[in-house]
Amino acid sequence: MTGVLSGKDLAAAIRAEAKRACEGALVTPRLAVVVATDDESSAWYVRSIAAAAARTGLDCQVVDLGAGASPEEVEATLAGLSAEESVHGLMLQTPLPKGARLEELARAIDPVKDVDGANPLSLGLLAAGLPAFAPATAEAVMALLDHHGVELPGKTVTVVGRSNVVGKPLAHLLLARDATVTVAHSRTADLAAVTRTADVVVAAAGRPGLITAAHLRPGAVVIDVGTNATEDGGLVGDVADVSGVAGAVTPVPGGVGPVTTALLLAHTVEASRA
Ligand SMILES: Nc1nc(=O)c2c([nH]1)NC[C@@H]1CN(c3ccc(C(=O)N[C@@H](CCC(=O)O)C(=O)O)cc3)C=[N+]21
Repeated sequence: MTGVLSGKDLAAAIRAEAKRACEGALVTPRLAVVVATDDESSAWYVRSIAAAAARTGLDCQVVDLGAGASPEEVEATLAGLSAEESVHGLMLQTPLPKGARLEELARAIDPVKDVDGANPLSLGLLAAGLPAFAPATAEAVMALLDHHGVELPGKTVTVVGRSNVVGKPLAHLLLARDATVTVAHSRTADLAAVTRTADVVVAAAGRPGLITAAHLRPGAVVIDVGTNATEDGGLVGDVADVSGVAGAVTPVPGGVGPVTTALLLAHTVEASRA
């Protein structure tokens, strides 16, 4: 029997707590989202952040520079918003214009406002076990594991994917919780051999159907971070059908995604109180 690790109730609980905090706040928390792409899934995410912010009681300011924006323009916009007293949280959407790198541009995000953990300083602080915002997606994985009672100390966890926004920060968060962590990636020689040793597999490679039943030890917990758009406008994860072999798996949609959005708001509330 393979269980389903839904993120919906958890996301609702996180938003409810953020809402209570907003109601008691002297200043309304404000999140600024900078967009420099015409990517459809990014646009969907921005709309869903704005809608969730409105329902929760935060201000959301979307600054759309268009897909043609230069890296210099994006950087100057981030620097300006970082200096803006009314802005508590600041994130830069990906994908970015050609030639631009998130880790480079996000250096212009003040670390105290870096609610999606994109500034490399935030990643360094996180790695050192010092207070910093983790990328909302990486933290959503931890929150889902905790919410569903998955034990981590001494467990083997394989993270598939080594991005600066998911794989790397997540490896540090898991290490801080005493898991034994392996990070696999596109150049890993025998992926199935590495994932089969794991009690928990986190799929964060951005490749639909990459993880199959053959990649899993029976009973393994599987967290699917993939949000891959299909041609017919649907959404699929990085995990194929693993029912019958996995102990439990997060659904897509309805798993990591809604928790990610909720945590971004929670981080902004936290930043507004600092
Ligand atoms: N700097 C940055 N950080 C990000 O975290 C980031 C980004 N840029 N650019 C775009 C992608 C995309 N992304 C999603 C988040 C939630 C859902 C989500 O909640 N999806 C719903 C369903 C959506 C549907 O049904 O179409 C779900 O999984 O239940 C999807 C996609 C974050 N991203």
